[in-house]
Amino acid sequence: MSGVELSGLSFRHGRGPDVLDQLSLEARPGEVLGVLGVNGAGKTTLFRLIAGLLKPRVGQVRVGGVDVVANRSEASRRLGFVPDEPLLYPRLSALENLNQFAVLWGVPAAEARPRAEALLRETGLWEERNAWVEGYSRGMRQKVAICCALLHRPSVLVLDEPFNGLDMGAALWLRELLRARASAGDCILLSQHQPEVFDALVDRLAVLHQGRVVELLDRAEVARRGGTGEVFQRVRGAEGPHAVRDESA
Ligand SMILES: Nc1ncnc2c1ncn2[C@@H]1O[C@H](COP(=O)(O)OP(=O)(O)OP(=O)(O)O)[C@@H](O)[C@H]1O
Repeated sequence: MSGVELSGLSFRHGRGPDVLDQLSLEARPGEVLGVLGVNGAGKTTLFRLIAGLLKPRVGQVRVGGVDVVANRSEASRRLGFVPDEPLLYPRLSALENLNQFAVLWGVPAAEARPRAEALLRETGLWEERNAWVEGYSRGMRQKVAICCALLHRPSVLVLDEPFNGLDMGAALWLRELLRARASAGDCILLSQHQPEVFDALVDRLAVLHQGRVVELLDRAEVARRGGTGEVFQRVRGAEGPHAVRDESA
């Protein structure tokens, strides 16, 4: 079983500068890997490349051992992707959205139905399951997007700020679910701006800066540096205008 392997990845939007510059990184089965970086560092771009929504200019993306560019549909079956903004059918209900995703992923209806019901109950959406999602709040749409990503039981989860908009109950549910999935051997790649989420959840932290992974830290190393917030302050310091005081100097 393999997770996510990125090698020599470069990407630019249109004629802009390289957002990712020969980036290499591996997220392993059984771990939650957090990706940290300032706004605009390239996290969403990176996650969209992994999901096959963008194509790298150079380099390779493999999900569950499958090359995403060469075999996108096979890679997609192994991947659950929560984008930065929920991508749903607005004029379908939560239940109908889940049914559509089940068809897309080839989950038989007999299996999809109880899974969808369990997910909608766990996220607190069951009562509203038959209403169009265009009438949902941001947090409710986020819950549906998470349910859609989990429905086909993928071994790799790529989650772009998945906690955004979630109420406390759903946030605690998601946190426990991600830890349990990682313990069961799944590979989880996550971005989120709140340091406490990272401190509670991630096994390793990849720091993205100027298109590359400049630090890859395990929990012990993050703790030694004073937690995720402190690690982030150092990256921000490297940006220049917000420079933080270097106490070791
Ligand atoms: N569609 C686009 N066209 C042109 N440039 C883009 C596009 N999307 C993103 N960019 C640029 O690519 C860079 C990386 O953006 P990206 O959204 O990947 O960053 P991010 O790390 O996810 O930021 P945030 O923390 O704010 O979500 C930024 O400079 C951004 O302006």
